[in-house]
Amino acid sequence: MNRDELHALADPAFEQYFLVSTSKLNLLFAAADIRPSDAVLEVGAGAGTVARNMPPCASLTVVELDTRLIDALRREVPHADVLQGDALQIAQELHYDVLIGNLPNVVTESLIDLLPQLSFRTAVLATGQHSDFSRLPPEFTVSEVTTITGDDFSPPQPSVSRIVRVARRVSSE
Ligand SMILES: C[S@@+](CC[C@H](N)C(=O)[O-])C[C@H]1O[C@@H](n2cnc3c(N)ncnc32)[C@H](O)[C@@H]1O
Repeated sequence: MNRDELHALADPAFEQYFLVSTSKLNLLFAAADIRPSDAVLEVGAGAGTVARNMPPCASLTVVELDTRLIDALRREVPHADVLQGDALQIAQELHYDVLIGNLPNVVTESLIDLLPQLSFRTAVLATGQHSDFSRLPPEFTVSEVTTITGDDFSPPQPSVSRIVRVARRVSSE
């Protein structure tokens, strides 16, 4: 789908801004450090602009709440397992190595609270400007990757988001 088609598909009520910037996608994927043996879960997959560019991995599962986008996701990312439902519920039910998410800010805040209970090595999340990751326990390292805004998305996102990497510290035992 091109920028115009993505724009036409987006529903502002769901905060649907689809990430299309190649340079920002590359930064996101570099931070995610996806290995060929990894199971990857993307939550809030939208129209599949992130998932269809995902580096090689053992399995890819994408979750999207909006039923209107499910056919587009199946078309755009035919090798992925496409699930319709709430990311906060499904992220607790699956096992994966890498978690990627660009959800509405209010949902991301709930996801951050859930992170200690989830099974992942690395998570890369788009968040609001003021998300506070200091509430995570010390087993996690948190680093800022880049910011995304405006024409990084179709339609252009009016606000600025941060892409943040959260990794579980590797035990020295
Ligand atoms: C900002 S868009 C990002 C789409 C895509 N990840 C990208 O970056 O292009 C956020 C997406 O999250 C979806 N969404 C909102 N709440 C959700 C939830 N609770 N569970 C799963 N998806 C949700 C929206 O429908 C929307 O498609």
